[in-house]
Amino acid sequence: NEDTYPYEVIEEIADFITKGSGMRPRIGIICGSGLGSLADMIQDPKIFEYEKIPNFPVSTVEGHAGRLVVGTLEGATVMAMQGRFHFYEGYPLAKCSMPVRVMKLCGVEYLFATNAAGGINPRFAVGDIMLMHDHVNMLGFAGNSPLQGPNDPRFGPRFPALVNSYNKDLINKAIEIGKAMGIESNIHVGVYSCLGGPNYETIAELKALRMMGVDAVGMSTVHEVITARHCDMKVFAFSLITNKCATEYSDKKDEEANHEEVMAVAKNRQKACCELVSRLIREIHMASP
Ligand SMILES: Nc1nc2ncn(CCNC(CO)CO)c2c(=O)[nH]1
Repeated sequence: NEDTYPYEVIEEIADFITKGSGMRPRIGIICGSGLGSLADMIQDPKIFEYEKIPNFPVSTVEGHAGRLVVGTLEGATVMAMQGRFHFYEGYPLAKCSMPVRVMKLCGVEYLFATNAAGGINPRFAVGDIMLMHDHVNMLGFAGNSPLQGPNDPRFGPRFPALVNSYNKDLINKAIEIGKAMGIESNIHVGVYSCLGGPNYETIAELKALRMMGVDAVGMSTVHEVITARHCDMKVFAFSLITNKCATEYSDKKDEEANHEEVMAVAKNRQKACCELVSRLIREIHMASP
């Protein structure tokens, strides 16, 4: 059915992008809510609106543009998704993460996944950046995986291992960059968990997530990372903390998450996020041009 993406369809889309851009991107970027400016940094961009890419899904969320941008950033050839697909839009996880496979067949070796997330760890402040070093795949606990169904070995193994999914070297480089930027007190390393959404969490759910050692919660990224690791990409991912999640019952309204606040925080922290990403891309490119 139209929600599955066999290898040949992915290959066709990748060929469409490669021919249309004339470039072989090495780094893929997925822009989180309000972080579309990461793609605006790309020089000499070739832009592909999702609607114009054959067999590509379309994004329906405010704050997620809906286009692929291919070009150069700090000397490296990159491919960014301005707008991603979410489970809560009614898309199966394989559909949400199929762009990662398109990136792979376009030549991408590194996936930079970014998202806006709620901070559960009480040490996190709004506007902080949490570098992901692991995740809890809540959707997987209920049997949802982007890899469900027949496995095509041309992408990866039937039963992929996911330990060390988040590249330690890139995390350490990002921490050093944070120090050089003078924002080390706003940079954390932690565990992210993805819920289905579109509703935000209840207090009981936030308490449960905290008990599991989850530091930040969102509605994306995990399935994209699983898909990236399945096809052996190196993964770097971070959450911009756009609100502090309540983990105690109280009638304080200000702890309720809302999308406008998510977008507002992302807007005023996009500069730091862009700086972090471009410096890390420069390091990767300089290390092996
Ligand atoms: N408590 C909480 N705070 C958050 N801030 C951003 N997101 C990520 C979800 N973003 C959605 C709606 O804002 C758009 O994809 C979340 C979340 O899922 N939970």
